Amino acid sequence: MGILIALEGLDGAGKRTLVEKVVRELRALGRTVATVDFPRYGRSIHADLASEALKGEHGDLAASANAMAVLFALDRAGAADDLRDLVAANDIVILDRYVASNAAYGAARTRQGADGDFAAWIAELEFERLGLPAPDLQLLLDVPVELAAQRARLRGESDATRALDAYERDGDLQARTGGVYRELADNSWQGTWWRVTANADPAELAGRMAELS
Ligand SMILES: Nc1ncnc2c1ncn2[C@@H]1O[C@H](COP(=O)(O)OP(=O)(O)OP(=O)(O)O)[C@@H](O)[C@H]1O
Ligand SMILES: Cc1cn([C@H]2C[C@H](O)[C@@H](COP(=O)(O)O)O2)c(=O)[nH]c1=O
Repeated sequence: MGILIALEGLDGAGKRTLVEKVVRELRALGRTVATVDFPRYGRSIHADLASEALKGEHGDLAASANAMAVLFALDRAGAADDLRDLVAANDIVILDRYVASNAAYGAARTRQGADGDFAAWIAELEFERLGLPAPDLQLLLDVPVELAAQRARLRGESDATRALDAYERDGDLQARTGGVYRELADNSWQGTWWRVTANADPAELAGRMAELS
């Protein structure tokens, strides 16, 4: 039985890049590793609807923080059995975004903190009602909001498929989301969190993860 690790952070923080490096290091240490990215674009109607809404489609869908959160939650619910199978078959399963993304962005959108109703509603919806497996560890890739925004912008300029969406264009939302993420980590929301900085050493991080498996 393996462990489930969720990597969290702002748009453009460098989560995907860090996951790739850490996975290489973990495999070099002899660990079996699987990864899943949320939202599951192209594989989940809920993820695709959420993405389209953030690009301006589907009327006023994106105006509702709760409606957007339900779409992201239903995307994950569709992967719950796969997640359990992956954890059974691997030493470590790393998720690029998980339930805390919904708590952080939704709380920030509704101008609440990590201890507010929105984050509590997400925990109840996703872990209790939809039965998603709880992560053994959540990592916050805690980079300055300006750096994350710059990386997201440069990526959008060089890759037309990654043009900035409504959340990425909203600098105030990104700043508030960063604040909620730090509160979630400080409050150990739904379990243990580690904070990882922008210049974290992937080999050192992989070594610490391997010790847990
Ligand atoms: N450590 C780094 N140094 C320099 N550039 C980086 C670093 N990490 C990521 N980047 C660059 O920043 C951009 C965003 O990185 P990445 O796609 O990994 O972020 P992300 O957190 O997964 O983003 P999102 O959540 O928006 O999908 C990419 O163009 C990537 O090449
Ligand atoms: C999984 C998930 C994502 N979000 C937010 C975070 C981003 O701003 C967008 C799209 O995600 P991506 O990683 O940039 O592709 O949606 C969210 O609010 N809730 C979630 O559960």
